[in-house]
Amino acid sequence: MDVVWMLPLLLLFPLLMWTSSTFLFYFKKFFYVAWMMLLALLGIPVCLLKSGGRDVENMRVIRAMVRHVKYFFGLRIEVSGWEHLQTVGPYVIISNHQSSLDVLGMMEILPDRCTTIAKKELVYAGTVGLICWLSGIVFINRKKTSDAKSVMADAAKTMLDQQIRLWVFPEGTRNQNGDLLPFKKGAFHLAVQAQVPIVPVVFSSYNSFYLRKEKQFNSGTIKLKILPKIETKGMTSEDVSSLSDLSHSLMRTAFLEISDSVPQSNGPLKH
Ligand SMILES: CCCCCCCCCCCCCC(=O)SCCNC(=O)CCNC(=O)[C@H](O)C(C)(C)COP(=O)(O)OP(=O)(O)OC[C@H]1O[C@@H](n2cnc3c(N)ncnc32)[C@H](O)[C@@H]1OP(=O)(O)O
Ligand SMILES: CCCCCCCC/C=C\CCCCCCCC(=O)OC[C@@H](O)COP(=O)(O)O
Repeated sequence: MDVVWMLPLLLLFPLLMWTSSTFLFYFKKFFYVAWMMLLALLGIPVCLLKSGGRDVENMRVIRAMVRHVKYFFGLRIEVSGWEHLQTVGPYVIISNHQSSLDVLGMMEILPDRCTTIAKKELVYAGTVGLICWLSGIVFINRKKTSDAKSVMADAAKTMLDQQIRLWVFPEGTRNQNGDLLPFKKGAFHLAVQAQVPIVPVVFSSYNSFYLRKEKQFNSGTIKLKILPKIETKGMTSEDVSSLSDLSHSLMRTAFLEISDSVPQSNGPLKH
């Protein structure tokens, strides 16, 4: 072929490659949401038949339905510290929060009778919102601290009355900056009010396979480290700040230890 014809093709090639990985990023994200919506649609009647309404036991349905989703995206989930979840009765799980993909790791280790605290907007997310409501997910209004606090106080009572475990994301929002955000206090007030232990769970950085800004979504490994429980018996609201600081420091150390050192999406690590 004439060299003159080859040149535009050669120039076009990197553009095509770039477009295809960006295209793949959006395609996978779209597929993830659509598949979860479909799973929820199928799960809703199962939940209704099983328990007739809103019940934490419906979390088993979500857990069973979501387990295979990681295979679509070539994601491996390696769990360590299983023994730390073998605690009888209620406890609060706290974990870092990078993306909606966290649901995959969460369903890998979710203990029985464990539901979660979520932003109230999620209840409007179509079939996903409805199945979340059916599974006893506690919705909070992050824009109204007083409302959020009273919902969390009710949750502390419900935890004890109904022997429920609660999973909270103390960063309060998704974060992929290569480090943990400072923790909000709600999870620690919750554990202290209910006088139940805290089990910290750390997801390794997704930056080696998933970069939101750069539109990269490849296959990869998520390491999930379950840390030893932290007792709160005898603690009062005075102890909440030090409890939060201790949890943050333990989780940050674990996060840096299990995460590959890779280029960060939003600048360098903040120390
Ligand atoms: C098949 C289908 C599949 C479906 C998938 C299903 C899975 C779904 C998974 C879904 C995953 C979805 C995941 C998600 O959606 S993540 C987003 C939603 N989750 C959270 O935000 C949880 C973490 N946030 C908190 O805990 C916050 O603290 C809250 C929201 C409670 C308030 O935040 P806010 O920013 O408004 O206030 P502040 O934290 O600055 O606190 C202000 C002051 O109040 C004090 N205070 C705080 N709390 C309490 C309390 N309880 N009792 C007494 N006092 C309390 C606190 O010490 C502070 O005082 P001081 O210390 O400065 O004096
Ligand atoms: C009426 C249709 C609306 C469509 C909305 C689509 C909702 C997503 C649906 C399926 C995705 C799979 C389930 C994911 C559930 C996890 C949700 C999540 O991770 O919420 C983010 C929240 O933690 C923090 O929010 P911000 O980072 O503060 O923002």
